Amino acid sequence: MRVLEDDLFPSTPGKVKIERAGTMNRQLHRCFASTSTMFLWALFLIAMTASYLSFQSFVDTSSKYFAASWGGLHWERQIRASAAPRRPPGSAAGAGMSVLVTGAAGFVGTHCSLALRKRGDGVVGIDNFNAYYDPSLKKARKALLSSHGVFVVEGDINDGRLLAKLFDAVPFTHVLHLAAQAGVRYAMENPASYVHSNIAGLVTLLEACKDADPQPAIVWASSSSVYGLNDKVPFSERDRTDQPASLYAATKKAGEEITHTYNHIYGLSITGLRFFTVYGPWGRPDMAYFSFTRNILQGKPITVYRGKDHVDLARDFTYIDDIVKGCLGSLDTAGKSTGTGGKKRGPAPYRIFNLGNTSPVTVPNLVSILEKHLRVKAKKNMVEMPGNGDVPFTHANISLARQQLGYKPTTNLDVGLKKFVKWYLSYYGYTRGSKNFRQ
Ligand SMILES: O=C(O)[C@H]1O[C@H](OP(=O)(O)OP(=O)(O)OC[C@H]2O[C@@H](n3ccc(=O)[nH]c3=O)[C@H](O)[C@@H]2O)[C@H](O)[C@@H](O)[C@H]1O
Repeated sequence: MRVLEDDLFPSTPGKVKIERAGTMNRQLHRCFASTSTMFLWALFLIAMTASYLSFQSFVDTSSKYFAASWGGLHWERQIRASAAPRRPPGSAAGAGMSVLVTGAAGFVGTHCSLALRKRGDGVVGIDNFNAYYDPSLKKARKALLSSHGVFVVEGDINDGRLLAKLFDAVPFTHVLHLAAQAGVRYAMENPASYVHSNIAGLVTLLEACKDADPQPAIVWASSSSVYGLNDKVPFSERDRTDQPASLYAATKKAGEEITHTYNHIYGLSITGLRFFTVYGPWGRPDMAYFSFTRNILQGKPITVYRGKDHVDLARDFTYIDDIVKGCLGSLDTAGKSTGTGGKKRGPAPYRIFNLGNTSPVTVPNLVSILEKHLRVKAKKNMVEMPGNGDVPFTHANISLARQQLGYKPTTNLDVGLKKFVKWYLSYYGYTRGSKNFRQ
């Protein structure tokens, strides 16, 4: 720029008038020449950037394609083999189902997949193995499933292409949708994960189900948390559910509304199950009974929340085997979806059931039972319940599930926690008297 200015306004005043016109012409010519050079350079740079970007997107797409853990003939063979029912011909229970279980490497997903497989149904699992809690526990559950012939695809329910591929490979009769972002209090830390899994993921799954031919019947996990601030006990399916206390609860409530629209528009058969604080072997480490056990064994303090005026919090803790019976009962009684290729052919069932235990236990009582089975005294910090989405108590009315599913919980908290503690000690390699934990 300095060179150009110096040339246009030369520093020798006497020459200015005489040489001005010629100099101007020359300078303008040079100026245009350099502008067009700059223009060409700019074009060249734009072309380079464009080709770099398209190369990048090619690399991204192809690396995604090549890195995908699904697809291919071998993969499809595994899917079909896992999905094939193996009930003996002429079995009273019929030909058997082909069930796609989402969240199969999760706590409830693993137990349900095993129970389905054991009675001869075909099961394919899908799980994204996210790191909300220790993924090695999820991998261990996957290994357990694999040893029973259940194949689990590593993938996300937000991946519509993967879901379409699964429905192309297998005419699933049922979907047991358990994949979700769980946990009531974590919603304040990571709200987006609840929207991603419980809203966006649910819609992607429903889209795949509605497009599938045949359309499967869907049984999915809602939550007792939808009762929110409702204080009429026991909670009945007819009670109001429009006062959620946490974002988790709000996304589960939204799921009930979203599934209703898919039932209404596309004729998908829907059953929503409101689980009440499910616990047991292979459970979720983020839940109180599990983290209390870990801390008690490690000699660390536990924080026990208390309600207003020092009232103890209570939960209708429900043992996993009872929940599994409720899930299988729901699959067995689910009416068929009526649509094909995204078109409704007639009304389909829309059901919601409470799956609880009907006998709430206070959190301090839960701790006493754990102390008894662990034979270790807990170091308790009693603190007032923070305003983080918790509700003071839950209590299920299960008449509807009893009537329509034959649901009848049989395991009380004492027996259930005894089984959990036995599993915990063996899974984490703890021998009484020793301080060697794997955790
Ligand atoms: O039924 C459900 O729909 C939900 O059940 C479960 O939620 P919750 O009933 O809240 O279970 P959980 O966290 O074990 O806390 C149990 C009790 O311990 C208290 N609690 C908890 C932690 C702590 O450090 N201290 C404490 O006192 C706490 O205040 C509470 O009173 C599932 O996690 C959830 O995903 C969903 O499925």
